[in-house]
Amino acid sequence: MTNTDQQRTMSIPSFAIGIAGGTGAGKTTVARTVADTVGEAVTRIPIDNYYEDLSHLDRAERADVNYDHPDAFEWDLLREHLESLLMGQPIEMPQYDFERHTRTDDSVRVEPTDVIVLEGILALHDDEIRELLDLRVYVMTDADVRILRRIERDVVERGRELEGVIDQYLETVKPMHERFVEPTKKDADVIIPEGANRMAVDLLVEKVQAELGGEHGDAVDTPRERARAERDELESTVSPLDPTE
Ligand SMILES: Nc1ncnc2c1ncn2[C@@H]1O[C@H](COP(=O)(O)OP(=O)(O)O)[C@@H](O)[C@H]1O
Ligand SMILES: Nc1ccn([C@@H]2O[C@H](COP(=O)(O)O)[C@@H](O)[C@H]2O)c(=O)n1
Repeated sequence: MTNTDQQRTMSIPSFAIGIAGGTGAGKTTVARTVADTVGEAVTRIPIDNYYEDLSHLDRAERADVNYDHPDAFEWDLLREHLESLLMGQPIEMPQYDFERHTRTDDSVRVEPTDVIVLEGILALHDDEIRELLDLRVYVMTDADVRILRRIERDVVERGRELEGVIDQYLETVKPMHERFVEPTKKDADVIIPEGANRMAVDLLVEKVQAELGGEHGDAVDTPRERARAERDELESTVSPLDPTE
């Protein structure tokens, strides 16, 4: 199928899902399972690929960066890419190397699809990005489970020393989680406990399949449009609570 064909037949804007949660919560596993189960209509965008390019710093300086603060990410580029994909345009997605703490020289061309899954610790942090999402998910897993998972992953897959992983966790990962990641839970439509829990993933898959089953292109009453209309209506009728009450 050519890109033009794809743009003509896919639904525009695509259905966008954001999956946030702490490190090791199971975000990637949930997103991957949904994508693998549903198939090629789903594209996964890990926000780790949008860490700022720090190739101008040397390795020791890069290792010292706080990667859990929102300032570590290139939000403008992520917004621009997400908007492009949702509007049926392909992007050149940067690639990230966790061992070297920097972007690689390569990028990957990503074609637009009906469903886009944005996944990362701060997937629900940015106001503008949150507005682009049709479904906001927060994966909630206890901190002790998450740090154990992270130690295993960072040492085995990311070439890190145990002591460094523990120091980083205590100095930046944990405080930034409490300050920036955990508060986004309140913005989620759905909270998934423990990561890739079977029932929750099945429900997500069902939801995505329902979206795909709706009319494409110029449809006027897909489940997504109904959900959006209901949310807009609710937001316009609910007045903010009076803080003095
Ligand atoms: N429900 C679960 N039960 C057991 N292990 C899980 C579960 N969900 C995820 N994991 C495991 O936890 C680890 C971290 O998951 P991952 O999806 O990489 O987390 P994140 O993307 O949030 O950092 C992986 O080894 C994954 O297989
Ligand atoms: N060079 C880097 C960049 C990021 N990290 C850590 O990755 C975590 C986010 O990825 P998850 O898959 O765990 O959600 C984040 O907590 C950063 O601390 C890093 O260690 N090094």
